Amino acid sequence: MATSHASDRDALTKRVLPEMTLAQGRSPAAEARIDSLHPAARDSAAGRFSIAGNAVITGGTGAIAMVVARAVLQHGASGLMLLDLSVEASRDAVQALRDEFPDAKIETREVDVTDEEAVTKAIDETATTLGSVDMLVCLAGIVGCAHALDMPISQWRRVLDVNTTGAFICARAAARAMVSQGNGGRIILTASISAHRVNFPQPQVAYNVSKGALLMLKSSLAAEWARYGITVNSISPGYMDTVLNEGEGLAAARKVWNERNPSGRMGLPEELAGVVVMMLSRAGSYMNGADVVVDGGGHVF
Ligand SMILES: NC(=O)c1ccc[n+]([C@@H]2O[C@H](COP(=O)([O-])OP(=O)(O)OC[C@H]3O[C@@H](n4cnc5c(N)ncnc54)[C@H](O)[C@@H]3O)[C@@H](O)[C@H]2O)c1
Ligand SMILES: OC[C@@H](O)C(O)[C@H](O)CO
Repeated sequence: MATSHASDRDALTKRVLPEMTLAQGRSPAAEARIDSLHPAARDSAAGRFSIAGNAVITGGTGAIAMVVARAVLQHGASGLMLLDLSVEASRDAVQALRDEFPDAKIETREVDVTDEEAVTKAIDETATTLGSVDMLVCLAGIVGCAHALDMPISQWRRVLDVNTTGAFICARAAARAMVSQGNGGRIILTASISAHRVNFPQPQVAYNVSKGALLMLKSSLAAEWARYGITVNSISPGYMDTVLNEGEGLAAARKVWNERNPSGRMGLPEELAGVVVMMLSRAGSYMNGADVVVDGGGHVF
């Protein structure tokens, strides 16, 4: 019976995913790559958190992204492709990164993550300009506060389009490159504490739904792409002290957030960067389909 179930399962898998077999469930090439890129990882503390290869970061000139970019370079990434709607205002900050990491290739492209054609072009250019696409960190996101009874449907659509569909478009484009390279890869989606509980006091139904959906996107892609040696995880930040939380109506809300948080304060982008580094490094090689909440304990009550 067990054999019959196994062959039924294989037949089903082949029908649904013709290019795969369950026997392939792991990617020896990807495992070999992890070890060859991190030869000292099993024996040294520093090697364990070293990062190898090139990373694409969406929302790449945003507040959290710039801190994450620096951390990824500090831990050894050889190249970065920063994608954002506009990169002009961040020209000096990007140049400062180039000055600090002269051996790294750091590129920027103006791309809307909802534009599949533009995203695919940017991923292709990453492969040609930097040499490979090894990691993707999806940080592009927008927020909007509106009561559900009043919110224009256009706002609902745009928030889900950028935060959820945009992340899928970018993850799929990067994964296609990773699969064709045959070396595996790492993908991180940025959900939020808003994916786990309803924000208070600001009404943000579209944002909450868009981030909640990312948790299932992360799990679904982790399940589908593990066989290619690609891991897909997410981070769920709590309230971070960035411009995203300076919008209309949010200044007053900060007081409430801090009063409800056991740590009594908002977080800093630096306090997220270490988790991203871990997920991209040798230390995170068996972490797949996971979500890490970084919110000072805000979710516990
Ligand atoms: N700041 C927080 O408290 C917090 C908490 C939880 C989750 N997050 C998430 O973290 C991510 C980064 O947030 P942040 O605080 O750095 O905000 P931020 O506004 O500084 O960065 C977001 C970046 O995304 C870019 N972006 C927006 N729409 C885009 C699009 N269509 N295409 C490409 N780029 C686009 C913006 O230009 C911006 O640079 C977001 O996804 C956000 O939802 C933030
Ligand atoms: O956890 C909260 C964040 O996702 C976000 O910064 C907030 O909801 C924006 O108001």
